[in-house]
Amino acid sequence: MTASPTIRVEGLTKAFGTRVVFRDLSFTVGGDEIVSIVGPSGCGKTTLLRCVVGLMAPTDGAVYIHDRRVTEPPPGVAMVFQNFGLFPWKTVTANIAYGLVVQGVPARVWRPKVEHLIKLVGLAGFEKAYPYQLSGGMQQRAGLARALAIDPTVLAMDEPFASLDAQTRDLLQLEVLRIWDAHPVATLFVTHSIDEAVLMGDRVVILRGRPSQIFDIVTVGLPRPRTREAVDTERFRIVRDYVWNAVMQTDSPASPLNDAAASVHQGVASSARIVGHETGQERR
Ligand SMILES: Nc1ncnc2c1ncn2[C@@H]1O[C@H](COP(=O)(O)OP(=O)(O)OP(=O)(O)O)[C@@H](O)[C@H]1O
Repeated sequence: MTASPTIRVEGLTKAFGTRVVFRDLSFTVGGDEIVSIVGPSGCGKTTLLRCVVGLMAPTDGAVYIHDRRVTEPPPGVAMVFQNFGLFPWKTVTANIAYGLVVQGVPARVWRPKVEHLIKLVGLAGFEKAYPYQLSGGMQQRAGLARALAIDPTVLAMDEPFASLDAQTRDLLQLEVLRIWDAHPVATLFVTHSIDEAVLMGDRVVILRGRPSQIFDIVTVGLPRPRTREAVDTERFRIVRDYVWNAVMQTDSPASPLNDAAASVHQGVASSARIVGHETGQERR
């Protein structure tokens, strides 16, 4: 029997006043899946994420996490933001421990856990530093460790690498993949970068139009654990080019992209067969 998906988004619509940002979005995220969300600037990616984690109420439709309708942030949901979201007056240790402390977890329990996470994200030696004493990449490592501290079953990442330089971004993508591959959790990953969406994701949800709707959901079909080598594969290029064209074009769904879509969707089946993994089937 297939377990039900951790996140179910059903017919989600959000309007601000008379302006409908997105309409009738439906998709799922499995417990061992990263689903990337891409779309043009202003299409509602952040708004969608906020609705999913219960920080904002949708206008219509519903989100279910572990089969419970989301009306407020549920336990076990952690967010990682573009601007790191750290408390400037707290040390690295105190920032990472924050979620556990507010849950009433005693120091003897949280301390070894936080020490472990600090090592895991590569911040050993910076336990007592304040955010202003850290580089952007180090602040995001702390933000990530803080999210992981609560043992989340859902991770919502909103442009987590957007304010980092290219090199740090590359490095952190791989670090997050390494950590995630060791402990997969249902992850929604919003990004402007199509390469990043494909590198990180098991599937990519493409938003398009005004109001935005789901244009397509592409199965990436690259094996896990995912490494930098993934970007040098033919499959990566096919999916990346398809997603790029889908985001950049403003055609209706009945467009020349349909040929490319056939190749992407067909490619999943054949690449899964060739390399003998079942990503396409299992992770849906
Ligand atoms: N609280 C709000 N009140 C009114 N309008 C809002 C609010 N939040 C977002 N919007 C509007 O909703 C639309 C979508 O915004 P959102 O930030 O979700 O898009 P996005 O796809 O994440 O954008 P970007 O890629 O530029 O980060 C924008 O037009 C934005 O101005």
